[in-house]
Amino acid sequence: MSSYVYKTTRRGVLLAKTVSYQVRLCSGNFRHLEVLKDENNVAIVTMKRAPVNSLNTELLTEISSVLTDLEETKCSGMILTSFSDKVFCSGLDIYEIFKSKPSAIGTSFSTLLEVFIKLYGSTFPTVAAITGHAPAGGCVLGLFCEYRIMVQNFKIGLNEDQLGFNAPSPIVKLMINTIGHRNAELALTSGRLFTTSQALQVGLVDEIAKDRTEAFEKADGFLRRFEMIPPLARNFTKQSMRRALLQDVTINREKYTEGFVSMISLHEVQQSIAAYLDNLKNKKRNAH
Ligand SMILES: CCCC/C=C/CC(=O)SCCNC(=O)CCNC(=O)[C@H](O)C(C)(C)COP(=O)(O)OP(=O)(O)OC[C@H]1O[C@@H](n2cnc3c(N)ncnc32)[C@H](O)[C@@H]1OP(=O)(O)O
Repeated sequence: MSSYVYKTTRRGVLLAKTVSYQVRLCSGNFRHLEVLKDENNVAIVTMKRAPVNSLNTELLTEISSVLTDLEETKCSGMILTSFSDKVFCSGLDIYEIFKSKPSAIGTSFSTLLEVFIKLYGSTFPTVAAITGHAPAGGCVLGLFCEYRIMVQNFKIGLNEDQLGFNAPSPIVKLMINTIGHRNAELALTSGRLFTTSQALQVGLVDEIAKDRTEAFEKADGFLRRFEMIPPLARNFTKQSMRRALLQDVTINREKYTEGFVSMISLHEVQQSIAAYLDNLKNKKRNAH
């Protein structure tokens, strides 16, 4: 097999050109994910929905089922990353929320909340190796993890306001918990996308890496911090810090989904999304 495989070792992370005998594939048959585990039961979950890892219901469902699998197999840590050296994740698949049936919008958003509950509430430590741009839902995926390492010269943030709608309240809370109320308000109201170094300054990411390999070394370093910490204690602390938000999302998932569907279905919002898509296409055309 010629695809790259990242093998974590006690000395760091090696980028190997071939599949190592010490790395095994996680059970499950995924179309948009590659899941590898090393000898220490650390999972590397790579999103590979070309071209930009937009989160459609299928990809979100796969992430959700991997998270269940990792809990059941008592995974000792997880690195979430992308196959791409340009885009970590481009957010929700816009075509699932643009001119779509309310039921399709609802399924997509509800599955995102399912991933919220499982990833944000995971018992094992989680780190995002953000190897490219991470707008909107892409940033959200990173925020669900405990730690974010981002490769330099990309953009990250919650730009929903640019598309004409607002980030739902649990996502706003997550952003406030991460960068503080003032910074979150300024960023959210303007739909701001931060460069990697601005994101570090404001605390949206925890470390910068010069490239993918360094991002993996740093991700491995983060996971190794917990080698000497009893997992039970670590998990109790994590759950106690995350309980309020987790309970809110778990109890009110349906309500948040209905709210999201109503907002996205508004004529004005659909018009804004159409204009945003036009803009995206024009940018692409002008770049060529
Ligand atoms: C906080 C609330 C949580 C829930 C709500 C979330 C809402 C969302 O997540 S809505 C999605 C918001 N996403 C964006 O605003 C990102 C839009 N995309 C980009 O800015 C760029 O595509 C990129 C920076 C991610 C990548 O740029 P690059 O130059 O490499 O590629 P492009 O030529 O722009 O795109 C390639 C291809 O992919 C299509 N595409 C891009 N993003 C999405 C997307 N989110 N959903 C579906 N499709 C997407 C893009 O249209 C291109 O398609 P074509 O090749 O057919 O033109």
